[in-house]
Amino acid sequence: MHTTGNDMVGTTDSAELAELAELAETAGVAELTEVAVAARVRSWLRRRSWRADDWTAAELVAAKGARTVSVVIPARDEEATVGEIVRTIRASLVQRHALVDEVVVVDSRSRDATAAVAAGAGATVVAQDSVLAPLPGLTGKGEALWKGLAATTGDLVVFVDGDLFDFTADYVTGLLGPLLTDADVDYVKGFYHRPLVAEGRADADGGGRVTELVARPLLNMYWPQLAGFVQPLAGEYAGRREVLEAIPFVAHYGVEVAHLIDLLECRGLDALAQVDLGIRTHRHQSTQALGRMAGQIMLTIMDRLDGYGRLLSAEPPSPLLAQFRRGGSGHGHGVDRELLVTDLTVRQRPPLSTVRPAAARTG
Ligand SMILES: O=c1ccn([C@@H]2O[C@H](COP(=O)(O)OP(=O)(O)O)[C@@H](O)[C@H]2O)c(=O)[nH]1
Ligand SMILES: O=C(O)[C@@H](COP(=O)(O)O)O[C@H]1O[C@H](CO)[C@@H](O)[C@H](O)[C@H]1O
Repeated sequence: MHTTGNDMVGTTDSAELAELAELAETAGVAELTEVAVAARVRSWLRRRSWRADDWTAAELVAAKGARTVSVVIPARDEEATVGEIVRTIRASLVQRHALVDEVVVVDSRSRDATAAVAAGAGATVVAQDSVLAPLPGLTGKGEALWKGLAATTGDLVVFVDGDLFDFTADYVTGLLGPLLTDADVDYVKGFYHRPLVAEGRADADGGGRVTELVARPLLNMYWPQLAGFVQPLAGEYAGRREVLEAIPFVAHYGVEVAHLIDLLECRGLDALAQVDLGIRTHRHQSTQALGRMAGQIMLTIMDRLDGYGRLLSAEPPSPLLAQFRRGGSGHGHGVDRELLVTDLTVRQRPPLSTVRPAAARTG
């Protein structure tokens, strides 16, 4: 039975109920709701958090049975890292353990040798714009993920970014563990320590800048039931195909935050889980690029607030983001900076199941 995201009773354990009962004696409604959410989150953490080493690949092969598994890697200009990721998955989870049935790299309009490197490592490579080609192509990571979902057939789908350093096969076994052993779990997010490595210097927990400055505060404000996710924007996650094909995919960087909100609303908190994958290092983008990512995530969150009837706003937010860059010449606006204006308009793909009936699913 799936509780709705806003069903405060839902699935609760005895500790949570005891805490609520004690508080109900003394607190006002506001405090009760606040503590109920906190108790709900703590209860969820106890029941829906695992570690990657809770399962071995051999155990998961046994649990897998007749089910099939696809790994989708979105990759735009990832020639430096995508090959090692593919080789690691194939060696450990295709050849040594028959856990993964297909590894698909979605070449997301790369300008480098990403496609050749991925194919050379043994991946199936699909060009983002070649999948469901009659549809006009969209730009962004979420588009690559949606096209990867369309181009694969696995009952379970694992998404792994293509820009990871020090990737291990445990990322995949950890994400699959809850899905292969608990029928109530539909979607699993990875979490990890996220160092920020720049100019040879590493800040042990400096990564996940948009997570810490934008996504976490806003999710806590508007969907506090999701507060237990350690890494809500993690790029490594997995889900059941029938669930993934029933939700929209925001075409750009809003895809991860929209998944969490939409799944909370339609499947309930207990259908979601997270797994400790240890540490994650990846190629970092510039602060200005993350500013655009942050804008896309904020617009996505506002779109969901509006869509779920929680934002009464006569004037929708502007999608235009103005940023300032050192350099350029002849600015003509009196400030010694080059003015950059980016249109962050939220575009999204509908649930795949509404575009193509499951029966027509192609490999
Ligand atoms: O239009 C895009 C943008 C990103 N990506 C891929 O999505 C993953 C995460 O994107 P990125 O590294 O840009 O995000 P970050 O990790 O810096 O937040 C990487 O494998 C990118 O190559 C993609 O396939 N298409
Ligand atoms: O978590 C974050 O703040 C951003 C940026 O991370 P860094 O500050 O470069 O470590 O990275 C994530 O966000 C993107 C948007 O959701 C995801 O698509 C990426 O996979 C993820 O790395």
